[in-house]
Amino acid sequence: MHENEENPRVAVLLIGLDRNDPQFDYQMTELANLTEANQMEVVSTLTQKLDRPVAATYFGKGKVEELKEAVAFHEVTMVVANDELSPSQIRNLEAQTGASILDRTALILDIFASRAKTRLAQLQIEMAQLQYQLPRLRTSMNVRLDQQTGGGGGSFTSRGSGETKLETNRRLIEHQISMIKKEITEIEADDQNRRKYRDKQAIKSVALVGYTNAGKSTYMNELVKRYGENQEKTVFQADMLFATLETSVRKLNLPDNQTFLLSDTVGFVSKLPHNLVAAFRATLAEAAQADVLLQVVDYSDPNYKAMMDTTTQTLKEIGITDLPMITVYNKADRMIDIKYPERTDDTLILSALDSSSLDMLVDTLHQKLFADLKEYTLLIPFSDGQIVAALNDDANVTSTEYLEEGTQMNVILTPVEASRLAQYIQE
Ligand SMILES: Nc1nc2c(ncn2[C@@H]2O[C@H](COP(=O)(O)OP(=O)(O)OP(=O)(O)O)[C@@H](O)[C@H]2O)c(=O)[nH]1
Ligand SMILES: [Mg+2]
Repeated sequence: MHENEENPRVAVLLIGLDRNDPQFDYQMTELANLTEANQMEVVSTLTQKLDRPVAATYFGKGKVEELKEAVAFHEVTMVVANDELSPSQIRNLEAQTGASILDRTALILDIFASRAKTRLAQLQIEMAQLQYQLPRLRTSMNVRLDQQTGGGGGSFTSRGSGETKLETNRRLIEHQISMIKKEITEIEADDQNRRKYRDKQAIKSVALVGYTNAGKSTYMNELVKRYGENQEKTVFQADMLFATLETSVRKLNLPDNQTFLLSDTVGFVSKLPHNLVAAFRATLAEAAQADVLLQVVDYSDPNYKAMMDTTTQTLKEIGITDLPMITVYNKADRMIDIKYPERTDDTLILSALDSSSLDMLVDTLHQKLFADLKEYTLLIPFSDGQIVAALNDDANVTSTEYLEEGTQMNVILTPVEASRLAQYIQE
């Protein structure tokens, strides 16, 4: 990306606390990448080894002094911290250094805000931003808010009027949050109806998950181009962090007429802000409902292991733990001495740019979703009549018998379906 004359990159200083976390270096690299993704340029980095942040100022006293000097020396107006800071830490650091302080959470929120394209994504991010601002009204964030809401500038005539303004701003934000929540609920209800309809059709679904920039959308597009119901319906893919913020679902028809849905969604990053995860929970629900997760990993990145941990961690946070997973070690074409495509069970080494890699991926998905069909005998208690109805609608039922304990059915199921119905299966 080229620098825009009218929109020069803001020079920033990075700060971080090294708490003896083995992932610290990786997190600082990640922070630098995030900063650059937000049109900023890192001019220097300051770190301190400490067990925990100093409550008032994040860094210790001497380090804050050093930071102040660095701010003056590099003539920067903004400092970016690797952690989420408390409102008072931001206030104190701003007062002592003269720079505005942006913490990791606010940085990620800014990037998301600039990338959001759909109404739902915009609302989700706006809500997360407002929730983040609420306790921070006395920091430099306040100035931005005043500009947004047309509130008066800072006057210190009386403490009383300041408190009132704070209270007004707070109520204004709370009101905005509740309006946004309402609109989000309406959009989501609509999405859920669509999902329910799909469930009824019992179409298998696969969700792409993984760290940002791993290649998820690239796989989505390659598969849509090959098998998409509508081959033009590709999604945005780009070499940038958080290219994708909305969930897209596409229906794919394989050559043997088997059909499944593939969903592509927002990528992960370590320490993804909690309120952002919460805001995206519904978007990510698509992944939670999948039969199989397809994790894409940028194998060519030296930090790929940490990125996989981040993915596992984030999935856990949104409540996705037990889904079958296929892992794709991607971008093998960028590596020397790595043979691809390669497969060991559910683990693949591939390149999204290589057509034999795509063949192997499709074979693996096909096996996982549709192979190993088996006939099972299910005994379903009368109290679970809806299961019987659903099986009659969607599944391949070979016989039905009404016993005293419930309905006994012989049904042909995939392993995935069988695991869902495990409680009814007779030995
Ligand atoms: N060399 C190489 N580049 C790849 C491969 N797969 C994807 N890329 C590139 O990696 C970049 C990121 O790809 P995307 O598909 O947008 O990544 P993503 O996982 O969807 O990223 P987010 O939406 O940000 O989470 C793009 O520039 C792709 O062209 C691959 O196998 N080899
Ligand atoms: Mg993407």
